[in-house]
This record gives sequence, C-alpha cells and structure tokens, in this order.
Amino acid sequence: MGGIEFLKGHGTQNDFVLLPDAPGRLDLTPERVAALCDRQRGLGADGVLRVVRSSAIGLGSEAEWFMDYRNADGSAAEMCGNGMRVFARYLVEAGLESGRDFAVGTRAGDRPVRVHGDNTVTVHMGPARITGTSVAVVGERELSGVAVDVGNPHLVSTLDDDVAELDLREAPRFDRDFFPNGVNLEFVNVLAADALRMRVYERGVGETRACGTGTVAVVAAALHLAGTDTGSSTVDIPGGRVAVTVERGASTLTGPAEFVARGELDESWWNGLGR
Ligand SMILES: N[C@@H](CCC[C@H](N)C(=O)O)C(=O)O
Repeated sequence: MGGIEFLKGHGTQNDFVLLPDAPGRLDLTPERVAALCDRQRGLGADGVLRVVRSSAIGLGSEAEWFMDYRNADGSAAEMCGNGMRVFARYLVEAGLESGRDFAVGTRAGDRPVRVHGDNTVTVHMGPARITGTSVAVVGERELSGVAVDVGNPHLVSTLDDDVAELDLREAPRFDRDFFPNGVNLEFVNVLAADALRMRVYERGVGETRACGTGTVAVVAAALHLAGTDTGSSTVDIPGGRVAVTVERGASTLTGPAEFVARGELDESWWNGLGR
C-alpha cells in the first residue's frame, strides 16, 4: 500500500482526522481509530472522518460521498454536525464536488450541505425529535433533561447556574435503560430567547469543545420547554459559536470549518496497530 493520506481539521474546535479513501480499501479498525485519535501516541482528535464513495460502503446512501464517522474510542456514530462541515469543505477543495450545494451520506441518512465562500458551511441536519425526559448525574447532582434525537441520541439539561462551573472531569451517569446505545449529554444556560451557552460530554469521546448535533439538540429542547417547535438561536460552546434553526421536521447548523494540517501516516506505525 502507498502512503495513507490524512488531513487534520476542526469545526469550532471539535477536531477530526480525515482519511480520504474513495474506494473503501482502508482497514479502519476500532484500534486504529483509537490510536489515531490518541493525543499522545497518535495525531490526536475527537473523531475520524473517512471520505468514502457511498457505492463502496453499501449503506444505501444516494449521495456520491459518505461520511464514515468514528468516535475517538473507535465506535461508529450515526452523525456528526461539526465533522460534516469539515467534510463538506474538503469535498469542494479537493474537487470531489463541483458545486457548493450537494448531499453527503451518513448513517443517519443523507444530509444536504451548502459550502459558503467564507469557509463556513450550512448543514441540513434533518428532524430534531423530542423523545422524552431523563436524568443525567454529575457528581452528586441529578439534572433532569429533555431527550432529543438528531439522528444520534442527546440528553439536554438546562441549568440556572453557569455551565462553566460544572465539573465534567468524570463521566456523568445516565439511565442505560432509556439510552441503551449510550447518549451525548449537553448542559445549557439560556442567555436569551435566541442565545444559548452549552457544554457537552460526548458518547465515545468525553468532553469536547463543541458538538454540532448537540447544538441542534439544545435549541430544540429550549424551544420545546418554551412551548414551541420553531425558532433560531446562536449557541456558544467552548470552541466558538454556531447558528441553529429548528423547524417542524427540519433543522440547520451553520458554522466554520478549518484545516490545520495534511500529510501521510507512517506506514510501519499503521501496519503495526492491532487489526
Ligand atoms: N461531535 C459530533 C457528534 C459525534 C458523535 C457523537 N459522539 C455520538 O456518539 O453520537 C457533532 O458535532 O455532532
């Protein structure tokens, strides 16, 4: 095998390793993903985005390209909003899409995107469905929350005190009967009707500096608690700010997509990792 190309990028500091693999030939095991994402023995990232033709992955997407997203622990997830912005910008800059409006396949379904000229991207995130209520436990605190499905599962807890003060060094607990496949946990302050502040503890990763699906979930939950299902809000996360619109059966996420490096993986390192 020749050198394995990679790019490193981020969306509001939720960071990713992109692996271009059009024909789907890479043996991307959970061990290799975890090693790539490790910040000491690998490149370091919250997740991996494999750029593969939908026809090569065979998951029924009608889009030409499929975002094969993996969490830092090696698990696959349905969707990644910040990753999608970086992925879409890559497709345009690599000449793999000729226009700026196209759809990308994900395990949550095909997602239309628009890549703007200023390196921001709008992603049509699909429906944000309220699925009930549950509880997150942070240390000794029980925080009730609204469960939201954005293709992947979220539990949004609204706090009166500053989310910046929350101690997320240990993984918060949640109801495994309610979320048998795990859950992304968001903690939010409502600053105004159209301004939220959020921290997130991601399934398969830990605390990250942003989560795109999470920002859609917190806007949907805030609207739900205000007695409506339609509205727009900015969401401030530790890594920056995004804009979210939620409507009945649809939502959009707009924010930046940045590249920081590109290169080749060391082949002997890659080949020596557990398969
Ligand atoms: N950071 C992502 C979400 C990635 C997947 C998540 N950890 C899960 O397991 O569902 C985003 O920007 O949406």
